[in-house]
Amino acid sequence: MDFNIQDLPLQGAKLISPFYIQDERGYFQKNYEKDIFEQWDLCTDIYESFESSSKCGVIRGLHFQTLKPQSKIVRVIRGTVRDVIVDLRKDSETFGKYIDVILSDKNHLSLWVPKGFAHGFEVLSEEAITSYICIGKYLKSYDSGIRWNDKELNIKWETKYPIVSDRDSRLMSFREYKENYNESW
Ligand SMILES: Cc1cn([C@H]2C[C@H](O)[C@@H](COP(=O)(O)OP(=O)(O)O[C@H]3O[C@@H](C)C(=O)[C@@H](O)[C@H]3O)O2)c(=O)[nH]c1=O
Repeated sequence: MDFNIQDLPLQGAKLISPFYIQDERGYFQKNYEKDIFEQWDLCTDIYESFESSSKCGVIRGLHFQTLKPQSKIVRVIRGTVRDVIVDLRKDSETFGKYIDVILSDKNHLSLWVPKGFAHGFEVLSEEAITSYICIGKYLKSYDSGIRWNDKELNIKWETKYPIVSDRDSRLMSFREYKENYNESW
């Protein structure tokens, strides 16, 4: 079974093209195979999996966990999102840089979001269902993030007037992150 896994410009992040075939019945897609992920040095100690549905114009994020950070495999079951990850590793050459990737039910791609990254997305279709496989346990009191519209990060969102949760609109700035957090990822 063929997976295609490629490195992205931020070290550790990967774009995954899963095994996908269509026939007269519909499609078959395999998103995860332990051996293949391990061959790529992707830790496969999966702890939880969940999904969310979002309306057009929703922005979620940019989230990360301060203690015992999670790695995540993110994909879109329905619709289209622009997915964004930001490098929060202070010792990284690309600290503070971001990349964006279109994930959709047409391209079937998954994004490997390593520990040490903040993650978020904007919804470009009428609805989007986003699916996550998480390596590491969700710890509610350490669930944190950086504001989607942080001036310094300067992420180019397509959505002009996004729908954002109260929590997300009160997240810290990148500057506050730099001043207050010394995570070793
Ligand atoms: C993320 C998460 C949330 N929850 C709870 C907390 C809250 O009551 C409810 C909804 O949580 P949120 O509003 O944080 O959901 P949401 O804004 O969709 O959070 C997600 O955003 C994207 C960008 C990610 O990267 C995910 O890892 C996750 O942080 O679900 C869990 O129980 N387990 C989880 O793993």
